[in-house]
Amino acid sequence: MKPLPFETGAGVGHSQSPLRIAMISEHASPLAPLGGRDSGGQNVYVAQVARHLGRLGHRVDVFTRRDSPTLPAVVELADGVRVIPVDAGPPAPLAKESLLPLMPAFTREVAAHARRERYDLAHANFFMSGLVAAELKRELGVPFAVTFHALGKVRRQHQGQADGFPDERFAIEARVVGEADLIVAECPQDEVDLMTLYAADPEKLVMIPCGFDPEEFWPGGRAEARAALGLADGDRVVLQLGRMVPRKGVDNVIRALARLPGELRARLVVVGGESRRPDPALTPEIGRLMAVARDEGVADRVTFVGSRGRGELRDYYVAADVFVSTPWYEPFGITPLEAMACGVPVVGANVGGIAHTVAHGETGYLVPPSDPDALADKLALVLSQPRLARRLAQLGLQRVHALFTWEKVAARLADAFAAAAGRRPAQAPTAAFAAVDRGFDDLLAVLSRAKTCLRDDIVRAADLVSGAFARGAKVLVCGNGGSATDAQHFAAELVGRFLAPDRAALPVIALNADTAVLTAWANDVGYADVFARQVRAYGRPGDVVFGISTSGRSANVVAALKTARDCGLRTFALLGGTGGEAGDLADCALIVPSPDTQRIQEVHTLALHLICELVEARVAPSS
Ligand SMILES: O=C(CO)[C@@H](O)[C@H](O)[C@H](O)[C@H](O)COP(=O)(O)O
Ligand SMILES: [Zn+2]
Repeated sequence: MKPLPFETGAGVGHSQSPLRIAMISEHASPLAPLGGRDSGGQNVYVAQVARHLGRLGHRVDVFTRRDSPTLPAVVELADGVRVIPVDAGPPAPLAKESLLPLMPAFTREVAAHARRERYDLAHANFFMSGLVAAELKRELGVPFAVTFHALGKVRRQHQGQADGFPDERFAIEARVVGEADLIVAECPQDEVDLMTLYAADPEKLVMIPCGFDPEEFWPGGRAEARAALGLADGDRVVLQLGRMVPRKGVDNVIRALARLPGELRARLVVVGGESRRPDPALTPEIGRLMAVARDEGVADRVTFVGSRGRGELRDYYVAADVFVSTPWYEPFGITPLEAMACGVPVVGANVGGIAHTVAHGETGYLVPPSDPDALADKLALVLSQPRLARRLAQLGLQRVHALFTWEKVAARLADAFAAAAGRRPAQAPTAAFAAVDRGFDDLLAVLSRAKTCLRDDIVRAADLVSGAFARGAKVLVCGNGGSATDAQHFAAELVGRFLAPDRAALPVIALNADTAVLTAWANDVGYADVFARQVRAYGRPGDVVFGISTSGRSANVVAALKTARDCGLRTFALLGGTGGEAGDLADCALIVPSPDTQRIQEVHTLALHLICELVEARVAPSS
């Protein structure tokens, strides 16, 4: 059967033929729960890159050490993506520092698969997997790419004697750097370290960052999240989330908390550890941090949460006023991206990947690691200025969507892998096709997020509007540019006909449609009050003022909502991004989870149509 056009959307498409990829990640399994000593960003990276390569039409087998006897021989992770647990050592959790002697057994099993599957390329994650891939290349000629995630020489500089890896690691890394066909650096610092400490060939280096998943992390729902987590609405909440090991510098965050001025008392929420309930016996770092909190006199304001599943993390992010991460060093650091994706400003250490992902003074602040005074200064700045915090959050959201989605990361990796595997893109897509595809893909992603988070709000908005009509009241709607046409569109649907052929005319007035009033007031007085003036003229108690703005920051829309409030009218706003000032003013705010004006407008049209449909059904129930 001929596929319908929309069935061909995802896939390798015109740019590449599918690759068969052996992804090797000896200790970091995409199936592991996160937050434990050895499970963090690398697990997320492997899972997301594998899934997104699968979505692009490539076939991926992820090889990871079997750490439980109950795992089946093969686990289907997604379409075209399998996890294959490898028998090497006891089928139980082991510290990653003890895995090197198990690599010959690991290599034998991967090689047996590789003989059958004829992979085009291996993608090694971490130095021990690099060793496995280098052996595969020697034995079977499979080219390989490597993402180190962390470098032994950098770790040794920072951790000294606490570094439990053998010195052998340095020689293995050097061999892997020399024999790899492609070396993926995760941030500019990683690239420099690879060149200066390991003499990596710049021709083989490519800088591709880590990412976040917009279907997993988006802003909004702070009040609900706080209620679910038992955090008070008015509390100042600082969030720390990640693996619980000394190098993450959580003690520094506790010390900074103690240095905040009295009027900015805040609660520090610490998510992470080996168990769901924080247990110093299982996570010694928690015990150490509890003692630091006691010594600093802030034990009552530090909440240790324990580890949480991926699906639970968004609540913690959106509930926070500020996210903080001040490790001693950080090969990449995915959590700051996730925080920004949830519309939360970040204060991070000026090291490694964080120095690249957080734009200082724009999406948050960078501070030296292990400097609680510097951290307290910036936390105080963000906590004391809500407007500044909102602006940082908005720019952070834009930045992560522009640069750091897993979809974009995987597409760049796939191109680099194809080249390393000796494949050139079959036919480079023209810029025009690429732009069209991107538009559709972006909108589909926003729609899928919006479906979950706007459902309730759309029904609430329809209640508000139909309630007004039932009382004999009307709706005054306004917006600028594209949102002005949306306002008129909405009025036309309800004044005129929508789905029901025969129903009463419904009173909706688009305030941006009266050119004479607009131009006179803008010309004589100012543009900021063109809608507020009309709200005063037409608004009667019981009416609804409905503002449409993709940013939530248009002064005239904000003024209309304020005036409505002052006059005792109800308010409703259709917004995007972080919701801006309009989001705080409206009785009911519908915020499209995207920072992109055009995608927000496209979802606004759908929301308006759905509201019309629900309102009309109430006005003229079908018989
Ligand atoms: O349609 C578009 C952009 O797609 C523009 O006309 C856009 O609506 C205008 O720039 C508006 O002035 C933006 O205002 P707002 O959505 O931030 O309230
Ligand atoms: Zn537009």
